Amino acid sequence: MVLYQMLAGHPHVDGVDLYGHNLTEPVALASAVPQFVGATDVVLQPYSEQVVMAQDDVVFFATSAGVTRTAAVPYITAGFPMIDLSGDLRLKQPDLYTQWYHKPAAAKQILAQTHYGLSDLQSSAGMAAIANPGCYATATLLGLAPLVQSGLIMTDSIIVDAKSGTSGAGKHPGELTHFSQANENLQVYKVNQHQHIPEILQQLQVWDQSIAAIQFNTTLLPITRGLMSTIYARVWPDVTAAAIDEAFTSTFADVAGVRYTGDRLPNLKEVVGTDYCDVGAVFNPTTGMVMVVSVIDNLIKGAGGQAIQNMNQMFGFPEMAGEPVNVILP
Ligand SMILES: NC(=O)C1=CN([C@@H]2O[C@H](COP(=O)(O)OP(=O)(O)OC[C@H]3O[C@@H](n4cnc5c(N)ncnc54)[C@H](OP(=O)(O)O)[C@@H]3O)[C@@H](O)[C@H]2O)C=CC1
Ligand SMILES: CC(=O)N[C@@H](CCC(=O)OP(=O)(O)O)C(=O)O
Repeated sequence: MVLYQMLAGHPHVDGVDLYGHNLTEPVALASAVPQFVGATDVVLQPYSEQVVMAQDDVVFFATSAGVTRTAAVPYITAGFPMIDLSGDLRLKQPDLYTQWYHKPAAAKQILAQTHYGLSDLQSSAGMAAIANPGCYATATLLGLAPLVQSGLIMTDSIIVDAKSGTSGAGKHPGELTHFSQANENLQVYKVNQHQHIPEILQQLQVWDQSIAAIQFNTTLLPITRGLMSTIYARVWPDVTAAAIDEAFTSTFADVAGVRYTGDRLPNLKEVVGTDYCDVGAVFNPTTGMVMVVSVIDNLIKGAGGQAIQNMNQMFGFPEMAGEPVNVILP
C-alpha cells in the first residue's frame, strides 16, 4: 500500500500496475484495500510474469518470505529490472537463509546476481536485480557504518538494541501484535534468532572482515510506524568525541537520505512519514563507549522508500525523486 502510494505520486513514473497472486480476474483496488476508496479507476490484476515483462519497466515484489526465491528467477534470468522487498535474496549463502528463515533458499547463482541495495551507501546504478534491505538492518547498518568504516570501535563489542512498531510485522495479526497484547506494552521477541542478524553481519563483513558476531535484540513498540536502533560499542583507547563526530559527518556529507544530528539524538517523530534515516552519536569518556541512535520509518526507509531510492539509482532519476520528505505532524 505504502509503496504503491509513493509510486503513484512519483514524478518519473507514468503508470503503476498492481498484481495479486490469488486473482483470476481484475478487481477494484478499493475492494481489497478500503483506504483506497477514492481510487475508483485503479484495479488489481491477476499476476503473470509475461504480462509484467510486456507492460512494465520494473517489478517490485512486496511478498512474504519464500515467494521470490522462485518468482524472481525469470526476471533475473532475463535481466529485467527487479526489486525484492522480502528477505529471500539478501543473504549470499543459501544455507544461512534456510537456517534463519526456516525455508528453502534461492539458488546460489541467483543470489550471486542480486545487489544488496543499501541505497544510501551502495548505489544500485547499473544493477538489474536488487535485494532491498530489511528494516532493522537498514537502521542498524546506517548507524554502524561510520564507526566500522573508520575503524573507531572494537569490533567484538557491538551491541544493538532495536525497537519497531507493529506495522513491521505485516498484515497478519499474531500473538504479539494483537491489540490487547501490544497496546501499552513492550515485548522483546526473536531473542538471538532474528533473521536480520546474518544480513547485518554479512554487510558489516564487507566493511571489516574481522567482525565475527554482534549482539542484537528486538523489541515490539506499541506504535504503528517507526523503528529505532540503539547501538553501543567500545571505542579504541585514543578515540575522541571529535573523531567520532568527524566519521559521521564525512560518511553522510553527500548522502541524500541520511541526516546526521550530531550529539542531539533523534526521535521517531522526526522521520515517520519520510524516507530519511536520522542518526545521532554520543561518546561517553567515562565508560569508553559510543552510543548511536538511528531512526527510520520502517515502511518507508525500511521498505518501500528505500526500494524507490534503488529504482531512482537504477534508472538515473534524482536520488530522492518521489520520496516523502515531510513528517506526519502530531
Ligand atoms: N512491513 C515492514 O516494515 C517491512 C517488510 N519487509 C518485507 O517486505 C515484504 C512485504 O511486507 P509487508 O507488506 O509488511 O508483508 P505482508 O505480510 O503484509 O504482505 C505480504 C504480501 O505477500 C503476498 N503473498 C503471500 N504469499 C504469496 C505468494 N505465494 N505469491 C505472491 N504473493 C504472495 C500477500 O498477498 P495475499 O494477502 O493476497 O495473500 C501479501 O500481499 C515481506 O517479505 C516483509 O517481510 C521488509 C522490510 C520492512
Ligand atoms: C515488528 C516486526 O515483526 N518486524 C519484522 C520486521 C522484519 C521483516 O519485515 O521481515 P524481512 O525483512 O525479513 O522480510 C520482524 O521483526 O521480523
